[in-house]
Formats: sequence, C-alpha cells, structure tokens
Amino acid sequence: MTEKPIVVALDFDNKFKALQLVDKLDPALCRLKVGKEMFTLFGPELVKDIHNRGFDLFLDLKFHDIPNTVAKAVAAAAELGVWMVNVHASGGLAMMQAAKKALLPYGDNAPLLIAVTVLTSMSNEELQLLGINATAQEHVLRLAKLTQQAGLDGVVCSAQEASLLKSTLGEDFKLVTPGIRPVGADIGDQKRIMTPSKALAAGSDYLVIGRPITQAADPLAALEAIHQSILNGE
Ligand SMILES: O=c1ccn([C@@H]2O[C@H](COP(=O)(O)O)[C@@H](O)[C@H]2O)c(=O)[nH]1
Repeated sequence: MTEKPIVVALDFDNKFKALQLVDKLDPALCRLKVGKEMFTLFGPELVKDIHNRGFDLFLDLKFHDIPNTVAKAVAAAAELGVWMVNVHASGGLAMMQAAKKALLPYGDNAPLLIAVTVLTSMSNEELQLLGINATAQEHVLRLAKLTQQAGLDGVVCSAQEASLLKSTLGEDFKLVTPGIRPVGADIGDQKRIMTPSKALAAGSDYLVIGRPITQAADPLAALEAIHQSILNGE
C-alpha cells in the first residue's frame, strides 16, 4: 500500500473553517486536496497556508485548454510547490505532452502530473449522451493509455477501474481515485464508487475523500474510522 494513501478533499467556501479542520489533521497521516472552489476563492495564499502546516497538496484544477495554456498553468502550479497537479486527458496527447515538458525544468521537484479520465460522477448513460459509444471502463482505459503514452505519472479514475488499469498499465502508473464512500455514507453526486479498503485492494494508490470526512459531525473521528476500516480490511 502507498504511504499515506488518503487525500482529504477540502471543498469549503470558508477558509477559516477549512483551516480549522486542517489544524486537527496530521500531515504524517494524510494529504490534502484543494480544488476549483477554494482556489478560486482563496488562491495561492491558501496553498501557502496549507504548505506552512506541513501537508502535501494536490492542486486539483483539472486544466483543459490548448497545449500552450495548459503548459504554462502546470508550470505555475509547480512554482507553488504542490505535490500533485492535474489536467483532463480529453485535452489530448499534444496537450498532455506539453504539460509534461513544462515540468522538465523542475527535475525531482516537479509535482506528480496526472490526468482525469472519466469523472467519477459520470455513468455509462451520461457518456452516451456525450456521443461516446463506450462504457465508462472502456473510455477510462483508452484515456489512461493515452496519458501513459504522453509520459504522465498516472490518472484520476474510479476505483472500479483500478484493477483493470493496474494489470494493463503496470504498478508504477499512479491511480488516484475519488468516489470513495465508506459503508453507509451518503453517495451524493458520485456514480462510480467503492469503499476505502476495497479501493486499495483493487489497486488504487490514493483515495480522494471529501464529504464523508468534511461534512461529518466529527471529521477527525470520520477520518480515524476510515483508517481503521482500511486496517481491518472492511
Ligand atoms: O473524477 C473526479 C475527479 C475529481 N473529483 C473531486 O474529488 C472530490 C470528491 O469529493 P467527495 O466529497 O468525496 O465526493 C471532489 O473535490 C471532486 O471535485 C471527483 O469527485 N471525481
């Protein structure tokens, strides 16, 4: 199992409340993710606040634009010193290659660069509505192969695709899986879900978990219960 597989998704509209939670968490036990909501509201200052508290940060901005623009955005993320950054694989091979190239000057200090395949909130039916005549699993595999061809470090997918991707693309290709729901948790808008321990058993390297922790009455207890469920293999 990857060291510190849990990535807590900080989706808050209030920086004070977010940092109150962060201050209760231990950077030795989890990593953090900041996405579009918090970065739009609070910007690079929030990234500094989180780094100052010793956490690895996944900047989940899912860049999707022409190659030149994405390359510059990814380099800007590297300047912030984040641990991981992402683009949309559907932006295409040239875009992903440009993003990868933009990180070369950062050498060993470059963030991990991954690509979103099919959002975990999407079902086979929604793909059909987009004119994609493939199942989510087939489309994830296609985009993950393209991502690997572009030289990226891994993909965002659902844990439901993890065993297929690990066996096809190899152990080193990182699988970052949102759509994680502990037994009994509210599913919300997620469609392709799995429990934390099953996701790890299926081959997920990192579990992105937001509302089951952040919206819990006691977020720290919720996180500890997830750790325990992993240790127990539940
Ligand atoms: O396919 C994707 C890509 C990103 N996400 C992000 O992960 C978290 C999940 O939060 P929950 O509250 O655990 O549902 C959220 O920040 C999404 O933007 C995703 O869910 N699926």
